[in-house]
Order: sequence, then structure tokens, then C-alpha cells
Amino acid sequence: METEVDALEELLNIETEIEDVQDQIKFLLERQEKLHERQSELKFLLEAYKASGTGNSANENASRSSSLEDWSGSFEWDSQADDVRLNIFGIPSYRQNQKEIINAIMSGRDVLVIMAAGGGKSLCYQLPAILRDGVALVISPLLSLIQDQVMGLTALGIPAYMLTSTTSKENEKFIYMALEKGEGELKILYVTPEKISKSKRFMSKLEKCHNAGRLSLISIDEAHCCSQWGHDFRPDYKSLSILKTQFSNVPVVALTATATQKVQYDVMEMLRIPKCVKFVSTVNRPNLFYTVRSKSSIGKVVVDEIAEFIQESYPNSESGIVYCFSRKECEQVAAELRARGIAADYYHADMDVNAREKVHMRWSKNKLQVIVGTVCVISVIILLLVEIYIHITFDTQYLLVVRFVIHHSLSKSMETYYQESGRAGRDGLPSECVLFYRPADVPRQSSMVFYENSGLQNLYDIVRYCQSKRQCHRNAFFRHFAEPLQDCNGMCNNCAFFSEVREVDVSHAVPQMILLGTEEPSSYSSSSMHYLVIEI
Ligand SMILES: Nc1ncnc2c1ncn2[C@@H]1O[C@H](COP(=O)(O)OP(=O)(O)OP(=O)(O)O)[C@@H](O)[C@H]1O
Repeated sequence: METEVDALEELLNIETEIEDVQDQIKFLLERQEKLHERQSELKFLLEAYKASGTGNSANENASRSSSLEDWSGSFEWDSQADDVRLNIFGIPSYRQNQKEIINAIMSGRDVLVIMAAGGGKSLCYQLPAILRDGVALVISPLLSLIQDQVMGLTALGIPAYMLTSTTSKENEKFIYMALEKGEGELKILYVTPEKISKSKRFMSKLEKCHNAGRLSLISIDEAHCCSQWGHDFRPDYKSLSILKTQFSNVPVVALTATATQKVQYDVMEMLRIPKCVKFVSTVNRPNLFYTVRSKSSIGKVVVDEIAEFIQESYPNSESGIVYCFSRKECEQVAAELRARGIAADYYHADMDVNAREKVHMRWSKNKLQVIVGTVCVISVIILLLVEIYIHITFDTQYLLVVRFVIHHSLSKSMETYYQESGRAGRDGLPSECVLFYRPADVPRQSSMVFYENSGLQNLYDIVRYCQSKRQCHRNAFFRHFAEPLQDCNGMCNNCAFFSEVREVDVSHAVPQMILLGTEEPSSYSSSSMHYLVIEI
């Protein structure tokens, strides 16, 4: 006769076997994903071979892409470029890859730039836009980003305009005349991708500009938005493929801070630039200290800890961002930080334009120390506010730099976290990125990303990042972006406080755990779990 002990034993065996099966399924799913990834890379490579007509060109291009030698030499525009860099942009020297990228664009090549947040991507297309004859078209996903860029360029005396829903009739007329007839001074024109996909009038003027030989280059910012495998796919970016088809002799520059191999191939395919020169800079941001802190289940305690961190580490009102999961949470956290004496306000898409403008102004005048935003797409708007030039006199600039980025809730992927946290320390000086993590936040995010391509897988990557007490946080980025590991130099909490992590043998608590796991859900109580944790 089967006893209760036999039944319990069999149940345990079955559960162990189920776990084994689940592990195998997980392994096979991961293998399938990797095979799909390689399949799309190989398909792309074969198309590149076909397009070039020779068996070796794709290889040549690939090696050329990774070689900076070709682009770092002397070119006829060197002295003019140095003059513009120094006297217009006020930048004393190039950062890594900038000169090479500029040379490739000036030589008329299509270019894909993967450069860390704050690495200086804008200069790479803005400088050639000034040097080359005609108008440079820049496609950027967000109005506020465009406004900031145009404001900054205008302040430098560069004729930059935007054609968006907020453009005045007068400016629109000026832009169309400049495109069609070459009248007026227009060097850089910013539009959103919707302009390309939806405005026939604009496309017809652009065609006239191109036919007259006045379209100097096409720059596509946040190019990862082209890829369905990226963390921020935007359907309107798909229509950008028309640009290379229609203006085949105009160099296309695609720029992004984050793109895995798969996303890079996708972007090149989507924008029809298979032979582009690829410049991939390291994702490493050596000046950022990454920390993951465990998050209390009591909301008030979390805000207490955030406030304490800000007041202790940044007593001189250095600027920072706090990211929350929802708009409501943003408003609550901002109010609670204010109640604790921190100049904080929230900023999200539900606010009207005037309210947003007001926050923008207070931020730029340094009257706000902290902006509280959401970790979804809207957060990008916040991100754009984080670095603002204040023109004191015509030739003096202050730069508001974000010194800390705090995540009250986890991001939806490693890419998103890299970008959001990357807003800190864009001047290269030491800055901090702190993520408050608790497992209970995962289901909130998973319900949001469930229907995205690889959404859950992306989420689990960042969950692994948060849960690891031993793995270097910086290395997690290198692994994610398939980059060789570099030294962290103790610039993450796992490396800095490695010796403080204790391994505890909890095997004595296993029988209790099993009993707890086999309890009827109705009899299961959090107090029994709490008791168990204390026991351990
Ligand atoms: N060679 C340089 N030397 C010093 N400062 C530079 C250089 N190039 C760019 N910068 C400055 O670095 C800051 C960041 O540049 P930029 O906005 O182009 O970064 P980005 O790569 O577009 O970042 P993100 O992806 O976050 O938007 C700006 O203040 C810019 O003026």
C-alpha cells in the first residue's frame, strides 16, 4: 500500500523531473533564438555578396568597417574641419572615432555609428553638414530632441531649422523655398520620421532639392528604432528605406547608442545601406558607477532611501533623474521628495505643453535638482532635457550635467537601462546609476512587454543583471552587447563590495521550504515565508 511518505517522495521526484524538463526547454529555446539570430546574419551577408557582385566584397567591407586605418589619415578637408570644430563648435579635439566618421561621410560613404550615450554622435553628422554644400536632412524621433538640437545649433550661429507640427507658417514657407529654390540660408533641417512617411508635399520638395544637387547628407538618429529586434521599434522608421532608394548618391548616416549585432544587421537592411562603413565604439562608460540596491516593499522606505542618497551624495544640488514605472508613481515620488526637502518635479506625456515648458525652464535655470520621469517610451522626453546649454553671454556656455540617475523601478531591457542610466555623467566626470530592484516589480514590466518581439527575454536579461550579487555589472553590458570584457576598476557595487558578499549554506531549511511549497495555497501565508527567511 502506498503510504503518505511514498506519495510525497514520488511527488518530489516528479517535481525534480519537471524542473529538469523546464531547464531543457529553456536551453533549447535559447539555442533556437541564437540560431535565428545567426540565420538572419547569414542571410544578410549573402545578400551583401549578391549586391556587390563578387564573393569577397562583403568580407572586404566587413574588415574595412572594423578598420579605422582607412579613415584616420589626411584628407583635403582636414584644416577646414578643424576650423569648424574649434571655432564654431568650440570643441578642442576629436573623441574616439569622430574624425574617422566625419572623413567617411565627407568621402560620400554610408555610415553606421554605434557610439555610447554622450559619446558625441551629433558632431559626427553636424560637422560634415556644415562642410558639405547644400542642406543636410536629419531624422530624429522626438520633437523635444529636435527642439533642443535646433536651439543649440542656432545659438552657435548655424542655420538649422525643424519642420514639425510646431513650425510656424512663416518658417515652413522659408524651409520650402530653401529646399525648392535654394533661397535663404538653410544648412541642417530636422524632421520626424512621420514627415517622410506621411507628407507627400515634403517629399516632393526634398526631391527637387536633391535634383538640384543640394541634398548634402541624410542623418538618421536613434537608428535602432528601425529594427523590430531593438528595444524601441517605431513603425514610421520602416518608411525611411525610401530615402536610399530615392536619393541613392546621398550619404546616409545611421546613429545609435545601442545595437546588438542582430539590430545592426536589421538597421543596415532596413535603410538599404549594406555596404556602409561601420564604426562601433565601446559601450563602456568608465566614469559611471553602477549600483543595484534591494528595494523595500514599503513605498515610503524606498523614497526615504532615495532622498537620503541624494542628500548625502549630492548636497550641492547636483542634477539627477529618478525613473518610475507609471505617471502616477512619478507624481507621488516627486511630491514625496519635495516633502523631504529636495527640489523635484515630475515630467510626463499627460502634462500639457505649458506645464512641460515650465518644468523645462526651471530645470534649465537649475531651480530643480531632480526630474522624476517614467521608464517607458515617454521617458525619452525627459532624457532630452538632461543636458541643456545655458547661454550666459554670446560665447560663454554652461552645461547642466546629470550626476545621478536613479531607477525607482527596473527598466524593460538592458538596452533601455543602458540608455537611461547613460544620461548621467555625459561630461566624463564620475557619476552614479542606482537601480532599486525587487522581484515584485518584474510582473508589472512583463505585462507591458509581453507582446513585444523578444520582450520577455529582454526583460529577463535585466532581471538577471539585478539579481546577480557576484557578476560585475559593467561586464553584464559587455556580454549583452557582445563586446570583449574590460576592467571595471571597482566601478560597480558588485566589484567594489565583492568581499562583503557572504555565501550562506541554507540546505538545513530545504525541508521547511518543501513543506511550504506543498501547503494548500489557502493555508499559505506570508508570515510563514517570513518565518522561514528569519530561520535561514
Ligand atoms: N570631441 C569632443 N570633445 C568634447 N566634448 C564633446 C566632443 N564631442 C562632443 N562633445 C560633447 O559631448 C556631449 C554629448 O554629445 P552628443 O549630444 O553628441 O552625444 P550623443 O552621442 O548624441 O549622446 P546621446 O546618445 O546620449 O544623445 C555634448 O555636450 C557635446 O558637445
